[in-house]
Amino acid sequence: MSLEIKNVSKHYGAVIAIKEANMVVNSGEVRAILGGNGSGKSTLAKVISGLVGSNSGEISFDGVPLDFSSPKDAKKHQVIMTSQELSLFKNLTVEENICICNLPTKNMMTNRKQMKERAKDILKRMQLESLMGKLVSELAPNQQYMVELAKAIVQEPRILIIDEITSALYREDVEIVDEIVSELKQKGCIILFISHRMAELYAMCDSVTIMRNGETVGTYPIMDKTEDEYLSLMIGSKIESYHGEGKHQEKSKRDIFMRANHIPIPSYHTYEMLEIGKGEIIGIAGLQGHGQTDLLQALYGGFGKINIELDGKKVTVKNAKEAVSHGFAYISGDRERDGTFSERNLTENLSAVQELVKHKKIPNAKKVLDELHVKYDNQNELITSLSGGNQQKIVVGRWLTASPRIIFADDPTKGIDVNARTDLHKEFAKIANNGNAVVMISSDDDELVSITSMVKTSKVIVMYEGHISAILEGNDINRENIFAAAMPINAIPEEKGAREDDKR
Ligand SMILES: Nc1ncnc2c1ncn2[C@@H]1O[C@H](COP(=O)(O)OP(=O)(O)OP(=O)(O)O)[C@@H](O)[C@H]1O
Repeated sequence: MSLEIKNVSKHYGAVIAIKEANMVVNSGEVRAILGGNGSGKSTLAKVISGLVGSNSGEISFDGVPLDFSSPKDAKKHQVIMTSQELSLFKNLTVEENICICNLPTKNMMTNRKQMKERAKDILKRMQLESLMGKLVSELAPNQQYMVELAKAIVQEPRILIIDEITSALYREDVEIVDEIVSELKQKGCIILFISHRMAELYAMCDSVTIMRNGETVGTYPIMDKTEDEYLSLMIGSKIESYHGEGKHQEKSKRDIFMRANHIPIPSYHTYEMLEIGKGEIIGIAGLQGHGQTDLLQALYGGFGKINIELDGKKVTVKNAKEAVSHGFAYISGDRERDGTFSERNLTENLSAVQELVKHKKIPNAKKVLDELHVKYDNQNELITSLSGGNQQKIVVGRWLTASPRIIFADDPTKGIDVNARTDLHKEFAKIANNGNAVVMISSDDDELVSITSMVKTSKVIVMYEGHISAILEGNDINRENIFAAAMPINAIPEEKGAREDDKR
């Protein structure tokens, strides 16, 4: 059995999203699709799963042409896609959502007992039984993505497309995805896996197809090339990725920029203290939902007034508006809910902070978009017409234009390709090196190791159960130490998954 894609093209008006894409994927094969932001990966996934029609080309499965006129049609053939665009009904329970595509019935009514059993079975396989009975609206974003995946698995896919959901997941969720992918692979399922995280691709995939500007430029056994070789193929010219391990400056004395002694972490009813130095980058690590997001939000006035010391002066930050007036920036970890204005165009999205604070537009939005390497057609298009990674660049970019003094960023490079991610790290380092500071959560420990090595003063704090369990500096900043502090020996977290009130 194999999936064959022959010369498939798709354009949106003048924008060529995919151009004569070709690939063959065999039964039981996990194929990575790797490419820069806007290179056509999601569009290809949508064409295969019947969400959008192609303009030309052929797709066949096991020699039979697949010509879906709708996702329903694709589902009949067990071609299922899970993506960042959630298809869940927030007011229904987890089990209702999981089974909604194929509700078991008895006497023309939903057989709730059977539905619950079916959902429980898959949730157990995914170590998520604690979600039974909850409404999707009660779940943290990472948990919603796991439910989206459960909904796909329960349909017993023959072709499963996983489009970047792992960027919204935490390390332990990704381990579960890895196990599920292995199980499906054993059963002969074809899996197309889209992610910007190279470590995941090497761990889970057999082969990789590289996309560049809508074209499929090559397919390789995944272990055949290094990360830098793949990066060069994606970009079309030789390039080297940056890794920070062993490159950190020794611990040094820092001038205190901001100090907060009583930071509330509501999810755990705890309090923490933090000192931020001038020119410092602070990485925040830890397993999911251990208070990282609370810490950032609290410093930004998200939980009511907070007393801090800023530049030696006592200051009370009462709310986000005041935080902005002190030069603080907050990049939310939930782009869809708190990041983009979906009904607004690129310029408006980019100007949002400047407009709210200084009541003016960005003078040269085109220049900013180009500096951020946003792939777009025109500035007046809706932000939702951009690929996910390009939307994220705008969400981050709007704060960069506001000359922030301290950036509080919650997983800011989520969905951004490897190359653009390094550019953004350099931008953050430049802001810190100008005497400002960056405090940044990342679900990717490698990212924290890299970015903290780019400035003279940095540290990684690791959170566990609402407390800072370790502060790493200098060359103590490495993956092993972060991992050890995130999961102290003999300590077992109360519940897997984010706390209800730690809305990540
Ligand atoms: N609905 C749409 N309307 C107009 N243009 C679109 C639409 N969807 C995608 N595009 C364009 O098609 C191109 C490919 O987008 P696609 O989402 O497939 O990229 P991607 O490789 O998945 O990117 P990312 O890594 O950022 O998710 C982009 O230039 C994008 O702006």
